[in-house]
Amino acid sequence: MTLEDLGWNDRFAAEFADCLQKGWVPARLIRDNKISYGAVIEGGDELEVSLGGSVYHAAETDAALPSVGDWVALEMGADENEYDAVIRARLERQTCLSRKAPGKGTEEQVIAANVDVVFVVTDAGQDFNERRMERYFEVMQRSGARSVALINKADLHPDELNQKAAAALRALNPDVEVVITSAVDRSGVAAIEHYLQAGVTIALIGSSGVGKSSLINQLIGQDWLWTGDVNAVTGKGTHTTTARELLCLQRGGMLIDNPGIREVHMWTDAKSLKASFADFDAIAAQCKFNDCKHGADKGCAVQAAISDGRLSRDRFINYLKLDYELERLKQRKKKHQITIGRRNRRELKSKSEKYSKKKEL
Ligand SMILES: Nc1nc2c(ncn2[C@@H]2O[C@H](COP(=O)(O)OP(=O)(O)OP(=O)(O)O)[C@@H](O)[C@H]2O)c(=O)[nH]1
Ligand SMILES: [Zn+2]
Repeated sequence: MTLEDLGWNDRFAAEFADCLQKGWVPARLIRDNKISYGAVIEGGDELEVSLGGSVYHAAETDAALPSVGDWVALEMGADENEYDAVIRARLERQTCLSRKAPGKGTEEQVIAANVDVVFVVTDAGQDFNERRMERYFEVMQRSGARSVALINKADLHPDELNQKAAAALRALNPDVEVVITSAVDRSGVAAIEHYLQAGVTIALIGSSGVGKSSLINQLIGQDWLWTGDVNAVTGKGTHTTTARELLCLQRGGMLIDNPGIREVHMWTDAKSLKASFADFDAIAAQCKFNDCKHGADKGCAVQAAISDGRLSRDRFINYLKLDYELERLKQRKKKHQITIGRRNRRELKSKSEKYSKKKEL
């Protein structure tokens, strides 16, 4: 595996010139263990590396600390006791998928660095919501990555409806490419693979249940290509507790799939869920009591609006479901953590199997 296979390019190389003089080695971060990082170097070996003090202290915000997807400069053998190498510098991010932390306007939370193409998955049916897609587009375009929208589950809807949804998204944002896909008949996989060339890093975001996992499973198949098994050689890093977040795919290209990416929809959805009831909030603000339950309460503006037809009863019922929907989003988060944990155990198992095979030889 060459550096180019991992996403290295001329711009990174130019920036790395000084580091090269110091004898440092370029590496891409593939997992964040909190106290250490997993990094891949030329050839595909994985190392467990620690963060150099000067990089840590130079970081003015959390967002400036190395993240999964970042390119870093490693000083090899600097830490004899525990890790193979120490991160001495982080190269400038060419793209950065991030969210603003809730509440604080300026604090940035980095989800993944150096993603080349971000796919947002939706469908022409239940999930389709232009306001929600606007929020996704905002996140994607802020990242600097190429933005592609996938209208998935095409097999479930008439072609007309799929085309109509595609046209609506193109009208919403002409910079976003739109592709109609299906994870079931695999037309979706071909569309994604078109973008997934060697050295290209992708990520999939989108609401719960739109088919992200199905598309990813089609891409990675049963098991993905392990970039290296240094653990079998050095025995180091076997206490790794988090899953690999950057996967190198057998067919070339890489996929970043981590809890942050799995959560993008939760804040996007929560925001758009709330926003879609802005008119309701305006009416409820007229209620006589602040804690009005909008039932039999006296002076309820909502009930008044329902009875004179300004507000539909369906919409009212949907509003009452809002809290439930937001709670459901939270539950999803738990489910994803379990999924990541399961993938991690599978990875460890595969590694130990490889290790024992080597021992036998
Ligand atoms: N008919 C049809 N069903 C699909 C397609 N893609 C996914 N599904 C189904 O939709 C359901 C949800 O798919 P997932 O891949 O789990 O969706 P997800 O986006 O990963 O959902 P979360 O894990 O909750 O974020 C599953 O039952 C899939 O089998 C598709 O293209 N066509
Ligand atoms: Zn009320």
